[in-house]
Amino acid sequence: MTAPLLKIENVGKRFGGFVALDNVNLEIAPGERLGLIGPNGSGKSTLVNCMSGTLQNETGTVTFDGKPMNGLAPHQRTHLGIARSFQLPRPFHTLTVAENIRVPLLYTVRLRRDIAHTKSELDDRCHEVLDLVSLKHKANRLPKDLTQVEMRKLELARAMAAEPKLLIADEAMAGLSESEVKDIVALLIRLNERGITIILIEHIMTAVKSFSQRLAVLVSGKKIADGDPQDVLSNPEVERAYLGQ
Ligand SMILES: Nc1ncnc2c1ncn2[C@@H]1O[C@H](COP(=O)(O)OP(=O)(O)OP(=O)(O)O)[C@@H](O)[C@H]1O
Repeated sequence: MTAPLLKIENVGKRFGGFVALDNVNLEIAPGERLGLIGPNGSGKSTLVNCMSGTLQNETGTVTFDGKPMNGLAPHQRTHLGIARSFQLPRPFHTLTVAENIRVPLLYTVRLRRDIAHTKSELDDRCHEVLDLVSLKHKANRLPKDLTQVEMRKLELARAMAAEPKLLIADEAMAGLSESEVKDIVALLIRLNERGITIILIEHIMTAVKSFSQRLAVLVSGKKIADGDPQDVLSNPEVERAYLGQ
């Protein structure tokens, strides 16, 4: 069996006396598309924060690509291949769309001490990322000139500029129309086809269903189901806890 790209073992996290994550175990294989769902406040963001290093888990271990992540800061994990897009896009508002991608690209290149990248190679890579997310025509515009769906694409492009092995997409579709949701799902599937493993945290069930090859469900900080999406969604415990809310 292929070694997992990400392995979460017995991860626990409390905020004061409140247990946000209770002994969570989760594995994701290289190249997989995992949907992570659960009611509001069930611990999804806390779990991905423990993966990306925004939070440190108090118990258990996070292993990525065979390396222990405990104690590593977010930028160290980004360097090793974990990228994250945020629910609320955080572009540099005074930089153009292309420059917004060039910044994380430069950062990645510098971290990897990849001196082989010339300016024109960086420009090429920037255009490649813009092309991938269909934002080439907006390269020289400011973020304020983007529509909501284009802003989400820019957020994903900025995460992609770090050349990740694992992309964690945290509610990349909230507030979008049905056709825009389809557009973002198609984009995520294209990224996955390029070999990127993706974890999608999402409340929009049509998106979750069309994206996920596997579904994991968190309720009150505990994983209550993990497996084939259809099986998981018809699991009575999941229906009760999640869909019936
Ligand atoms: N920094 C914090 N301090 C205190 N409590 C927190 C903190 N972060 C999260 N929590 C609490 O931990 C629980 C899990 O929150 P989390 O954001 O992980 O849930 P979620 O499943 O991502 O929810 P949503 O779907 O609404 O984004 C919630 O009850 C939340 O209020």
